[in-house]
Amino acid sequence: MAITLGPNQYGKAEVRLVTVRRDGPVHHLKDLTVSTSLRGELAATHLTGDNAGVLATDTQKNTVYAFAKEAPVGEIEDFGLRLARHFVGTQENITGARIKIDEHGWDRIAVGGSPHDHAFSRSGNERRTTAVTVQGGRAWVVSGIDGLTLLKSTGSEFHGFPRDQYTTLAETGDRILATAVTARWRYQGEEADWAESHREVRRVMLETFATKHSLSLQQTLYAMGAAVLEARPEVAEVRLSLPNKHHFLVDLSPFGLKNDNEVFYAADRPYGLIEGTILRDDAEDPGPAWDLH
Ligand SMILES: O=c1[nH]c(=O)c2[nH]c(=O)[nH]c2[nH]1
Repeated sequence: MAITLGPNQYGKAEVRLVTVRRDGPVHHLKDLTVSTSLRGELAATHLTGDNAGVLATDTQKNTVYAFAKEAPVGEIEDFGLRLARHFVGTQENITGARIKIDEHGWDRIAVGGSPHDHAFSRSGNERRTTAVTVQGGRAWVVSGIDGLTLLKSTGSEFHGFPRDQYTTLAETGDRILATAVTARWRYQGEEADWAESHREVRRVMLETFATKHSLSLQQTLYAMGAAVLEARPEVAEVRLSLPNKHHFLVDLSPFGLKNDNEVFYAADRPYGLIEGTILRDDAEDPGPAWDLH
């Protein structure tokens, strides 16, 4: 029996970085969680403990902070590309780098109806994300959204499913449909207007969720992804993970009351989990964009 080292990567996970841009009385915040991950000729450290080719994860963390000072962070995709190219370009044995960044939003506090210069409130649970991979002279960018919670109070049905001896679920022609979107979309090239693209992908997904009459969350998932691919030529592929946040009608009959689709119990678990990929048939090969995520 021979034992060998398989795929491996290492880096600093979840570096918390907050920057304040102070080019006047109006301050601009960026709140990021950055994870670095390097790949390459790393057999020596695993097999013998020789660390000559191991750029310390502490150094990787410091690089994130230094880069945030040396030039404006800008869009998370650009910041990720800069870091990934730096690690691959400066370390002889490092052949691949993946930088994952989550951006946490802050809204300006409204004071007397006007946005304040330097006071903010966290804008909920939604995060903008990116994972940038640089390898073999190329870069792949996968951006996304986490924690975008959506609900529609009608325009959703679920019926026609098989009934066996274990089925109790009632068919419904009018139910609440709610989910928390995890979306990832892969860009075709290495350049795009990242901010505009993110804004538009988000808008298209939200509008489709709102307006598409749903016969299943699966149908809604496909429609959301397909609408993104139709609207955004820079996007090659969309992956969606949609928990079905069930809202069950409460039985009010013990109290002599009729429930006309108005009173619900929002269950938190278990939940259905509907996941899928929506692709262009002419999209280029994803390379390492999706592997070892
Ligand atoms: O949209 C749905 N898809 C399902 O697969 C499913 N299964 C279930 O119990 N409820 C639902 N709803």
